Amino acid sequence: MSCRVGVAQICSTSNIKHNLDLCFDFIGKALEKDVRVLFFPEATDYIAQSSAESKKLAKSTNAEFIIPLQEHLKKLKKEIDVSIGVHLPEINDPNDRVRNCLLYINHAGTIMSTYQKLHLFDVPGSNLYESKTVVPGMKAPIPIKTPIGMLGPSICYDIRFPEQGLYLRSKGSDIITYPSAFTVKTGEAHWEILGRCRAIETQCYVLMPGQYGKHNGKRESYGHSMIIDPWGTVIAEAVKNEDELLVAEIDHYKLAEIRKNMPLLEQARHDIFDSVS
Ligand SMILES: O=C(O)CNC(=O)[C@H](CS)NC(=O)CCC(=O)C(=O)O
Repeated sequence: MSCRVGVAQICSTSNIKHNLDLCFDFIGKALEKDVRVLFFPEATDYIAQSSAESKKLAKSTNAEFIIPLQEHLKKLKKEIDVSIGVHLPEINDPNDRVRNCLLYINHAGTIMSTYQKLHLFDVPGSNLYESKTVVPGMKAPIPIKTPIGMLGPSICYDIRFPEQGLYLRSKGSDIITYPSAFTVKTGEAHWEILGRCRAIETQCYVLMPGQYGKHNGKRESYGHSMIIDPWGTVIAEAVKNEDELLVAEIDHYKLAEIRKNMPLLEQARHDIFDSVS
């Protein structure tokens, strides 16, 4: 059984059809490399110019992006699953906000899990204020069983909250994914360090598919997609600002050895700190 993962670095625009075609290309490329699960960034369906445009586009993602992607996987009849960031409309919201979600779609085109982003990226005093457009999730993430191991879902800004990673590890995750659209400024300062910290403290593989480049006249993302092993080593990395597919093996033997040689979960002082949170 293949335990190979792919991490897609892309640059989504507000053209949903174009973004979908890009996903189909990446799925084809990943199949050539024997990838079992392919990970796409946050907001793969679209990156909008404005809050108003995002609210409008979210109404059509189901029909124009998600269902066609499910159909594509079903028709392919190949052993490849997809983890992908999308927007979904929030039904009956007076402010017409959207949900920022991560879907896990299996090779038969079935949505096996939907995680809704918990921490919203609100930069005080700036035009990056996610909660103007997005409704925060209200449920703890649930790791799911996949052909490559137990997968814990998170999205982008969630990477800054170590408790989410530790929670996912405590619930059995082997792999945590942080699909992202990081800003260039914060990415340069923090992206790699945050990813390596989450990998080291959770002793999980950390998969970081990132949006890169200019999405429109106003938005640009950092890229630098990465795959990090549970020792904290970056084992694959996008070095250029372009479309790229990273590939790596999930080594369950390595995972078990690292956890056996440094049993952090057993040594943690739950007796002291669980009462704090
Ligand atoms: O807007 C969309 O459609 C997709 N969502 C995003 O790009 C989100 C909200 S603006 N970006 C982040 O969370 C960046 C976090 C970040 O850069 C950091 O933590 O430093």
